[in-house]
Amino acid sequence: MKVAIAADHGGFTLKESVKKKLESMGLSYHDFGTYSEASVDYPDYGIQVAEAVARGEYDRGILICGTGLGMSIVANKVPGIRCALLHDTFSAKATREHNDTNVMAMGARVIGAGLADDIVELWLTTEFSGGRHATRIGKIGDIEQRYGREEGVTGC
Ligand SMILES: O=C(CO)[C@H](O)[C@H](O)[C@H](O)COP(=O)(O)O
Repeated sequence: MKVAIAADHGGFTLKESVKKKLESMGLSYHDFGTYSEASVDYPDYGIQVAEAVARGEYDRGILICGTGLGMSIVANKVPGIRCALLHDTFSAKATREHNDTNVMAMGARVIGAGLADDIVELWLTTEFSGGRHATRIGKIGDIEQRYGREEGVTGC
């Protein structure tokens, strides 16, 4: 599994910690930045990961900012992306089983590194359940089409 990861300045330190978790799981990743705690704008980083996942260059994306809110809003603007804002393990498992989310966001000002590691591991290892949930995801795709998916990212 190939993972794309990015953060703004608020998520930089937690991103570095999550990268160690990915390494411990034997997963390869690409870090789209930011690479320090200097102030940046989260849309500039969230969009890179969301578009790379939508193009199929990465299987999953992980986004971190202060709250996770801004990053999740950005990612969910990209056609083909289903991004979950996650701060608990129950939701991390459920959103893979029910929503087949391909991007997750977390807030470094909300949770600590230990919980973030548990969330990341569960989210990356839980399979989509399919069945009735696939029908519902199809309906999300229908909504995207209605709002001009054809103008979205090439290849998704
Ligand atoms: O997008 C956010 C909130 O929805 C993130 O938490 C950002 O990290 C935050 O807005 C950055 O705030 P700062 O005051 O510029 O550090």
